[in-house]
Amino acid sequence: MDRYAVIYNPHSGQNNGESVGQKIEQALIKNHHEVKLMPTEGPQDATHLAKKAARADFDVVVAVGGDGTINEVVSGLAALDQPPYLGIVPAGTVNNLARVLQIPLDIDQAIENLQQVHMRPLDVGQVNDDYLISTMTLGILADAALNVTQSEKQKWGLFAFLSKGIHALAKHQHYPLTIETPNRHWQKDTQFLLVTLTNSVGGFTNFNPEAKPDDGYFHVFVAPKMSLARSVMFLPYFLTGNFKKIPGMTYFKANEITITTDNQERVQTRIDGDPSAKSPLKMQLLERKLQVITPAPAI
Ligand SMILES: Nc1ncnc2c1ncn2[C@@H]1O[C@H](COP(=O)(O)OP(=O)(O)OP(=O)(O)O)[C@@H](O)[C@H]1O
Repeated sequence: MDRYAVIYNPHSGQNNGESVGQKIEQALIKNHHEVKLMPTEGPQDATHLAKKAARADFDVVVAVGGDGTINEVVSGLAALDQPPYLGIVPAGTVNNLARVLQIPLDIDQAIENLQQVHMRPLDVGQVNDDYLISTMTLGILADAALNVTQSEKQKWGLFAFLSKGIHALAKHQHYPLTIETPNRHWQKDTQFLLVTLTNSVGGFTNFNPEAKPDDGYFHVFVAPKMSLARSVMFLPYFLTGNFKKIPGMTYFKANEITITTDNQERVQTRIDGDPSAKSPLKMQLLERKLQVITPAPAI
């Protein structure tokens, strides 16, 4: 028998976290597992609940929600010496990380997946005092995402981000940055910077096929300054995963990065969908990876 702590966000996705939590509880009890349901009461609560579950020696901590909820659960586990296994039941809007890890988006199948034995290592990044599991954006992509309300996201999904993104591009804002890795140094005036740990951003999969969720690198794109017309012209590259082909785009990978906003200009950043740390951003990959329950690869 395994002991599962199930942390669910009642307000992620279509507000069905509670019914999904109950479904998980029934299925696990039926198979003679011990289950504790832990609903969140607000933002950041999932981090405290995950720490509490680890202290109580649960074998598996399940995050029920989207990348925001998974991020908060991981934030409670990442610093532990012997963290419990991470389970994911996708109940968010976009479910970017679940897609990357090929966790079924169907709830019943995702619950089945929780009860099998295949584990996969998952990189966790640290940005100042925050943790990162999926994507960090800075500049107009972060501004655009900040202007998407939860109800617009529920109604329009990815298209809500696209339309706000085009609005943000039209403002033609740009940000002077200094970017440093142990080996290199860049001075860039950019419209946006994007850091990803996986091959998918906002549900656009195959975005960067080279990036794997356990390869030990941040994959960094620094966009050139572009007119709105050029940005719209290159939108298909973004959507089809050919981001690197956009003329003037800088791409590199590193496991340690410092990003400083020149002139102390206020720049929005978002980490896994939530507003976050301010300049300078000191980023590093944690040495210890988490183990996440995923379907076994097809032979
Ligand atoms: N009880 C709660 N009430 C209100 N907000 C909450 C609560 N619990 C968590 N949150 C916040 O809700 C935010 C969104 O959650 P989450 O990312 O899981 O769903 P989503 O945005 O619908 O999905 P996705 O990230 O897949 O698009 C989280 O960042 C979290 O801080």
